[in-house]
Amino acid sequence: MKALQELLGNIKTLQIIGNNDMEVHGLIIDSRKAANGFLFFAQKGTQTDGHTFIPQVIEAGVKVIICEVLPQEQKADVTYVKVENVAATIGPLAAAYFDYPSEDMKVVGVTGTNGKTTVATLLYKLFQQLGHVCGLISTVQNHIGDTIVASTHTTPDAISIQSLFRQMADAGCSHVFMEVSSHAIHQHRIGGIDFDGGIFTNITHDHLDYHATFDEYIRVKKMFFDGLHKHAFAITNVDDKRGLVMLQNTAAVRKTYSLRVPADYKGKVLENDLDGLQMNINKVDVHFRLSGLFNAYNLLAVYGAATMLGEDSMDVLAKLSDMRGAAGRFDTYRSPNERVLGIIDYAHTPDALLNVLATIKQFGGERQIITVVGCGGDRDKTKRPIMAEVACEHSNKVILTSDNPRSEDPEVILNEMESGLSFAHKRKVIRISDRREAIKTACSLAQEDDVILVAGKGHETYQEIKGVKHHFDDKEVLLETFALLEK
Ligand SMILES: CC(=O)N[C@H]1[C@@H](OP(=O)(O)OP(=O)(O)OC[C@H]2O[C@@H](n3ccc(=O)[nH]c3=O)[C@H](O)[C@@H]2O)O[C@H](CO)[C@@H](O)[C@@H]1O[C@H](C)C(=O)N[C@@H](C)C(=O)N[C@H](CCC(=O)O)C(=O)O
Ligand SMILES: Nc1ncnc2c1ncn2[C@@H]1O[C@H](COP(=O)(O)OP(=O)(O)OP(=O)(O)O)[C@@H](O)[C@H]1O
Ligand SMILES: N[C@H](CCC[C@H](N)C(=O)O)C(=O)O
Ligand SMILES: [Mg+2]
Repeated sequence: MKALQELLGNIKTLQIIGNNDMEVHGLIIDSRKAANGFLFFAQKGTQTDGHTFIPQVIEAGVKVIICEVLPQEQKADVTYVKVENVAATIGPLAAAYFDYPSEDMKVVGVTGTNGKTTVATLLYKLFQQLGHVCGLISTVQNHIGDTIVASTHTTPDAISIQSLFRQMADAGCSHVFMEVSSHAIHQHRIGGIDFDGGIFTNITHDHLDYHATFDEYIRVKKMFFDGLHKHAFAITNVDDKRGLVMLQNTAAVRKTYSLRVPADYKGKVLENDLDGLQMNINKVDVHFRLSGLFNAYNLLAVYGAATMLGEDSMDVLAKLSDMRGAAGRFDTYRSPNERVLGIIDYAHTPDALLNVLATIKQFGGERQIITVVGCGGDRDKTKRPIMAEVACEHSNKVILTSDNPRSEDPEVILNEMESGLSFAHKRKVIRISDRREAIKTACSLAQEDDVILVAGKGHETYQEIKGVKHHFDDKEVLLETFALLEK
């Protein structure tokens, strides 16, 4: 409970109608969660306008409305606060409601197209092992110390973030590692957070359904760094073409990492195979259990952030050396008789798919690669033909299948994936929209020593079809089929 006056203290208001000397019992952005004494943010969204729910929430007992347009009809016992941008007020107001929890912890945000979950999760695990109690906000799950809280988004809405932060601070967390998605930056979900550091992984094709152009996607990502304070650090991957651009206007202390050019955190890959990476980082040789060049970048980002947070570099490398990555990221499984290698990976962008396939190819031998891949429904359609092209270019056989078709017809998604393929590539393709059948077929086709890559769903345990999430787990299906075929 908090006094409304206090909550409005750091908000720029245009007009207040009604009494601002009252207690607020809770904050909501969703009318369906309305309760007595609550404050409702009426925000315009991509599907609907929160303003239309104002009468409903008042009926349910809401006493404060934050809005951009004042309703014509106003109730005497309700306070209406008009602001210029509702979405931008949610974070700061929620931070005040929960007593500014991020100020009591070191908060580091990770942004970029790929690698956010991996970097944030490695940082969380590393700092827990170094003896700190930590929080994690990620696509796979959120953590309050050792307690797991189910995740709904890569970066939740601003009220959920501040509420999670409060629980983390109360549980004694000293550090929080969180993913910062481009949707979250654009929708002000990270407003009101006192960041101590920011990390940029990379930027490649994704989310053009939402951001419309690649330039706009870059601009939005950069806004995160533009917003950092001068007491924070900003670490960037200078091997990415946009790495330096990201930090162009930041007030934060700038640091760089690279595998190619001189940088604050300089890495060199000495060996890269299924057992892991042998690297030299700032002149120290270390072996890691994570494989793939992309993980060499993730490890450098983690190393940089950990040292910027004051940890001893040798302790950091020693602990990182033994660590596994996040669930569903390059998880390898051998069939019972070791005939075939299965890899479950969350690659759902052209670049991620390319990196994973390049990594598998690099492990060499005469291995045939069979890739099972789909593209999400109601998401960026332009990546569909590119992902199919990448899969065909770098695999011997490709099974195109469904990956959360959502409201779309799976066959239409497959048509779009197939649309740009050359005749030679089409000959490598089999279309099986049922993902279970697709994985089974890949397993039946696999010969001794072949590799099956099942891409796109990683840790996900559902297939979302027409608004319903049906249980589906790539790992479960892969292991079941392996067991059946090699009984
Ligand atoms: C496209 C997008 O980002 N949508 C997010 C956005 O919803 P929206 O703008 O469409 O909202 P809307 O449905 O138009 O509703 C407008 C307002 O009315 C409210 N409302 C709506 C209906 C109702 O009955 N009552 C009510 O009060 C809503 O709570 C909202 O405040 O704001 C909502 C509240 O924060 C989010 O839950 C929702 O995430 C949807 C479910 C989603 O799928 N988002 C994905 C694309 C996303 O955010 N992904 C990124 C990761 C991307 C990456 O891989 O990098 C993420 O951070 O998870
Ligand atoms: N640094 C990297 N560069 C390129 N690809 C990567 C990198 N790290 C991981 N990947 C690939 O991208 C996939 C997703 O990785 P991860 O979950 O860490 O990314 P993310 O940014 O959190 O994704 P999301 O946007 O869905 O939250 C991995 O399964 C792997 O295929
Ligand atoms: N965070 C990503 C997840 C994509 C995962 C893939 N399985 C899909 O459903 O498209 C997004 O919202 O685009
Ligand atoms: Mg993620």
